[in-house]
Order: sequence, then structure tokens, then C-alpha cells
Amino acid sequence: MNWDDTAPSTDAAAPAGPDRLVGADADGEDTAVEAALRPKDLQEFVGQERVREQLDLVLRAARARGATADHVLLSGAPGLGKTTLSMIIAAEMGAPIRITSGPAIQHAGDLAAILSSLQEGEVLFLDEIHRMSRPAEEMLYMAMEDFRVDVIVGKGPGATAIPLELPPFTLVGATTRAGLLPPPLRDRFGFTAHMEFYAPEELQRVIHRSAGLLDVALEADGAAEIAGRSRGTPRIANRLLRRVRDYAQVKADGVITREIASQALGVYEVDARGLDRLDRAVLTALLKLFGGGPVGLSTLAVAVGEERETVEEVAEPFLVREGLLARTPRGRIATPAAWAHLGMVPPQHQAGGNGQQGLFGA
Ligand SMILES: Nc1ncnc2c1ncn2[C@@H]1O[C@H](COP(=O)(O)OP(=O)(O)OP(=O)(O)O)[C@@H](O)[C@H]1O
Repeated sequence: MNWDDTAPSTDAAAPAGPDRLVGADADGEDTAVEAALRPKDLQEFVGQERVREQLDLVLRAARARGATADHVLLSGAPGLGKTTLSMIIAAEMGAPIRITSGPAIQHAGDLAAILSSLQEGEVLFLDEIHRMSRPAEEMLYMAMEDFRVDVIVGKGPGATAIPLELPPFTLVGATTRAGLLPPPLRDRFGFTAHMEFYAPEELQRVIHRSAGLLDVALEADGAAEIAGRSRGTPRIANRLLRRVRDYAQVKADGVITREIASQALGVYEVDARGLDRLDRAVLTALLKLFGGGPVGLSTLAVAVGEERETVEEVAEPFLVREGLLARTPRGRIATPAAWAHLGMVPPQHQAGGNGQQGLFGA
């Protein structure tokens, strides 16, 4: 059985949804603080060992040849460090960086204007590259390969293509959905890196580093507590750290211990595994009202009083990733881990009755 056949491709595809402390997209406060927390070079960048090692080789080799680095494609969920890494690439190459995004480039002319104003060796960071318009994408093919674009002047039969030479540049494309990129675009990147979710130990290092920069007193156990609730994502880890810091200042002596972190995140309704109120509402309805499923998505959404899309795209991806919920052709079902997480015991007859025994064992 394909358990995930009704799934959208990644969490990353999710709409922003309700404002959530554990949402992976940047909010206003993140945007303001993140600049100060970004690692400045590959040494400071925590985790992603394989990506770092490979990228280090690519950049060193280019530097040794005195050449511009190959184009780089970074894929992975929001908040894992793609923007940070693009800035590091520019810094390591001693090059300036220009930042834009796919949705901002609707016409080929928009892209031509950016490309033609690049300096030699400049890094162009193109976030959400999968959301660029088709004509712009086609212009990018030639720009990446030949450092040249054809600017079309006029319309209809009288239109002429004026070739425009570009200085060599490095394109760093970022996408949450590498599978959506057309192969001709993907093939034009010399180096492709997939960023994984971070292990709790790595997040602890991110949190310690950020605490140092923010001048927050943090005990090792406190960092571990925050890391365990950060859903594998540095952006969320940094955000939870800031909320726990507030609590520690107001309710205690400012020092973040395990107990303080746990109390603070309890106030914000982020549980020990990083689930928030919405996630738990979905799981609770699935277990209490539908005996663990299977239940259709629309029914589940009505039961929690949310839109179908909110349940499917905001809550479910993390629950699936955590192995708490499975999507099957017959509907959503809770896994044994979901019962355990909410401290409930599955009703005996459900195990055979809804097929969970066959799927999950006794
Ligand atoms: N490996 C890391 N080490 C330390 N901090 C990190 C790391 N990765 C990300 N961060 C921090 O997490 C925050 C989010 O990172 P960043 O903006 O680079 O993510 P992103 O993948 O580009 O997200 P989006 O796709 O939403 O733009 C930043 O504050 C950054 O400093």
C-alpha cells in the first residue's frame, strides 16, 4: 500500500496558515532578528555535514582556479538555512550577492534587467525558483549556460532578438520542491544539495550559538528541551529560544533551565514533541471521535473546526513526518505512536476492525 499517496509533496508546500509559533515560514520578527543570527561562513554553519563538505570543495576549487563558482541548487523545507547558505557562498567567494525570488520575476524582462546589472562573479540568489514564470525560466537556461540572453524587442513578425552578453555569475537557486523543477533547469546546476531536517543535537548547537549572540543565559538541559520541540528546523529553534527567553526574564531569574523551557513552551502550547494546539486537535479528534480512523479528510476537518486545506497542508505534514498519522486511500489513520503520544490506549476491537493490525502490527 502506498501510505502517502494523497500527500502533497513536502511540508514546505504548505500555505502560511494560522500564525503559529512552530510554523516554518518566517514571520516579521524572524525577518528582523535572523540577519543577526545567520552564520557568516561554512565553519559556523551547524550540521548538514555532507552538504557543507561538498560545497566547501566546489568553492575552494573555483577559488583556486580564479573562476566563478558553478551554479548551485539548494532544496529543502523552509527555515533549514538555504538563504543563509547562499550568503555564505557569496562571502566565501568574496563576491556580492543579489537576492530575489521566483514570484517577483513575472516577465522575462524583469529577469533580463537583473541579469544585465550583475557584476562579474556576483551571486544571484533566486528563492522559490520553481515559481518563476515560464518565459523567465527559458531566458534563465541560456543565461546559466552561455552567460547570454536574447532580449526581444517589438512584437509579432517584426520582433527581433538582440543578444546581450552577461558577466559570469553564480546562480544559487532555492526550492522547497525540487521535483517541480523542469529537468532542463535542474540539469544546468553544477551542484545540487538537498538540505535535511536537523537532528536534536545539531539544533542544540544552533540554540547555544544563538543564545550567545543574543546574550541569553542558557543551560545545556534548557537547550535540549527547546531543541526537542523545534521540529528539526533552526528557524523554529531560534523563535522558541526567544519566547523562552521572555518567560525566563519575566517569571524567573533570566536563566533558561530545562524546567523553565518546559514551562514556557507549555504556556505557548508547544508540547514535548513540537506539536502545537492545531496538531493536537487533529490527533485528538482522530483518536477520540473516530477511534483512530480511517476517516476522510473533510470529516476530520469539520471535527476540528478548520478548513480542509489547513488540516491537510498545515497540520498533517509534520504529523506524517513524525509517524503519528498516515494517509491511506481509505482515509487518515492514527499510528500506535499517536495513541502513545496522547497517553491513550487504542480500543481493542479497532486494531482488527479498521485494518490497523495489518498495517501496524498488534
Ligand atoms: N545550519 C545552521 N546553523 C545555524 N543557524 C542556522 C542554520 N540554518 C539556518 N539557521 C538560522 O535559521 C534561520 C532561518 O534560516 P534561513 O533564512 O537561511 O532559512 P531558509 O531555508 O532560507 O528559509 P526560507 O526557505 O523560508 O527562506 C536564520 O536565522 C539562520 O541563521
